[in-house]
Amino acid sequence: MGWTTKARVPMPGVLVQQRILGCCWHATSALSRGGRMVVVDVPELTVREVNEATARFSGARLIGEGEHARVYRASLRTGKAAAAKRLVGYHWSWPQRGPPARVHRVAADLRVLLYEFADMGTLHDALHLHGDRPALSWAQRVRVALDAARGLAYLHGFATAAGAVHGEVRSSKVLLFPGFRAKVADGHNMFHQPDLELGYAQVRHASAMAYLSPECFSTGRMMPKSDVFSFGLVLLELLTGAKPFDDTDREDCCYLWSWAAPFLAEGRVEECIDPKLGDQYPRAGALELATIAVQCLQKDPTSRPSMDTVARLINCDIIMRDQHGRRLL
Ligand SMILES: Nc1ncnc2c1ncn2[C@@H]1O[C@H](COP(=O)(O)OP(=O)(O)OP(=O)(O)O)[C@@H](O)[C@H]1O
Repeated sequence: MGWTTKARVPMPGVLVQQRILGCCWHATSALSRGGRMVVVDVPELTVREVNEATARFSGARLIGEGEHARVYRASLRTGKAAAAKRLVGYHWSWPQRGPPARVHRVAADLRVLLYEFADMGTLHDALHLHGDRPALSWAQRVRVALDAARGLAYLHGFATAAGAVHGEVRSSKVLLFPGFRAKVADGHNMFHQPDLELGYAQVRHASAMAYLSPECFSTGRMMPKSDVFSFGLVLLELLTGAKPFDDTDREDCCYLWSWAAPFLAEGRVEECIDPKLGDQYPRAGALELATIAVQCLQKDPTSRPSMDTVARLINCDIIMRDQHGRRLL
């Protein structure tokens, strides 16, 4: 069984699911209403082929696990790798209206999203799982920040047509590809319907809660500016190398924003920069990026810039130059 669906031609910065097997996903068609999206047919893939590509979702193919899904490496017949995200025990908490509500009405055992395979994993792992991989350089951090900002700006660009909001912006949703190109994946709340309470109820673990904006806590509502707040935390993560919420020392749970705010307010960026960068970063560029993060993290959503503005602010000459004045990207 496979649904004939369409996929957007991937634009740098956004990763969208190509197909759900076993349930019908309406995001693609709804998002295409904006008229700014190119829609293409993707090759039909049957459940049998997906089973074959993942060795029947064998443990050996498991590459990651989230709250709602297990992710497997799939080898397609074309020779390409894909990430097959199998939804497990997932209860769609969409309200019974609007396009996503249709998902409720389709019963199926196998619900799989196929994604382009992110060869270099997630930004979260690149920043926080050390192992023997080298720390991200300043240039790589800037590349990732710009791509992710552009991806979200692109998504928000549909706000007037279909009302797109990601709703789960965090470093584990930023996937990395060769050359440290980044794409923002997932986005369970692709439809922004201003009066609906979305997202907050879906986010249960503390590390994900740390990315939520104040208005999400107070109203449970998601809006594009809530994504901007979450993105501000991703920027802080890139700058400091620290997690938005770290309870390693449970006595003294640390919220990154509360810790970094006093330094950033006084322009003391060097006191909170990721020590793994050593002195291999431009102070002026880091300060500029920190200033953008602070703007994103404003308590009042109306004081935050739009994602489009954030992307343009990042792409400025100060940030695009290294400590020797050489162009980074
Ligand atoms: N397209 C992909 N390519 C390669 N690896 C992926 C891809 N998508 C997800 N993964 C891996 O699978 C893991 C789990 O992904 P998932 O999106 O389910 O989790 P999460 O963001 O950690 O959790 P949750 O959304 O449940 O809070 C990721 O941390 C990543 O390591």
